[in-house]
Amino acid sequence: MLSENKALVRWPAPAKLNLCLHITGRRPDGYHNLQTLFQLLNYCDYLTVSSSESGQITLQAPTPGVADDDNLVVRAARALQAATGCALGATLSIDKRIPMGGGLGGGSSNAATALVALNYLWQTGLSLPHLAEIGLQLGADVPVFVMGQTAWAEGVGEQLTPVPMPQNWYLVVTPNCHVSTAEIFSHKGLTRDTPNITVAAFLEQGGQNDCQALVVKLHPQVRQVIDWLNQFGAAQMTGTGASVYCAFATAEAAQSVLCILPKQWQGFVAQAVNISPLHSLLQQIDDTGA
Ligand SMILES: C[C@](O)(CO)[C@H](O)COP(=O)(O)OP(=O)(O)OC[C@H]1O[C@@H](n2ccc(N)nc2=O)[C@H](O)[C@@H]1O
Ligand SMILES: Nc1ncnc2c1ncn2[C@@H]1O[C@H](COP(=O)(O)OP(=O)(O)OP(=O)(O)O)[C@@H](O)[C@H]1O
Repeated sequence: MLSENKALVRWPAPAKLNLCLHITGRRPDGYHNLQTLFQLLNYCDYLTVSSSESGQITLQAPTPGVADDDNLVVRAARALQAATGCALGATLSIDKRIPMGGGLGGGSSNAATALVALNYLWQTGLSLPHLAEIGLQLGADVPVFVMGQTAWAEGVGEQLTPVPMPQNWYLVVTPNCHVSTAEIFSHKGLTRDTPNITVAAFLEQGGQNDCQALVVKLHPQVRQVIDWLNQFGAAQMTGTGASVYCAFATAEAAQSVLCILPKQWQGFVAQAVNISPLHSLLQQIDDTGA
């Protein structure tokens, strides 16, 4: 099926939540060492990708606010060409559903899906760890999406240990404000000295988001979302914000809160998954021998 209709395949690029985000130090290159639990969700952007003989990388429609040459899927495709010497080109399109700049990893996930899909379509044969290494040059969040499992992460997010987590339902709410990841990480008010913990300690006690206290000071809207969601459970920010999430035991419970979400915010309900929808698709392709 896939071999006949490769151009029609919708390659999923899932969102992630950081179930904790501990900043444990600053490296000489300015990046921060962290400990985080990357929880993958079944809420996705979708890419269509087709291979071409031209060698050109073309985006069918621009992502709002992003120049095509800066688009992470274009950069991912060029990085794969450079790493493999592949002379083939590609035409890509992105069906965007994940709020941008929300700490949900949409851009990084798009890049990871482009790497995985093109590695398949171009038959460049790189392993997932090799693709993750290429992805790390594009962003600290790309490797987890390439590897495709909910995981405990250390380093800048590239040292991954898969950890199966309960398949909770999450309501994710994004206020109408933009938080710059670079601005938060370079701010003097950021807590950067949280002691390292073990995965076992996290699983027992949970953890906090070290960026949250700073972000709510700089962006009162994020505080408003947290206060509102706290009525229904323990709300926490993901990444450097601005999105905030709250766990629910059932889809119905999460959905009923989404129904009364104040109109100035956007939200979606998603289920936690331990295997990325992208990798479930790859498995399906392997199983059918397409
Ligand atoms: C905060 C997280 O979302 C947690 O999942 C990620 O670590 C951010 O990952 P990302 O968006 O892929 O970040 P990148 O595009 O690599 O970096 C954006 C900017 O954030 C800062 N940055 C990012 C990650 C990190 N571990 N330390 C940093 O100091 C750097 O100044 C960098 O210029
Ligand atoms: N395909 C893409 N999709 C979304 N953003 C992109 C894309 N390509 C480049 N970008 C740029 O990357 C920035 C970060 O996008 P993204 O949606 O990944 O943010 P984020 O969810 O806050 O990331 P993180 O969780 O890694 O902090 C955007 O503001 C945009 O300028």
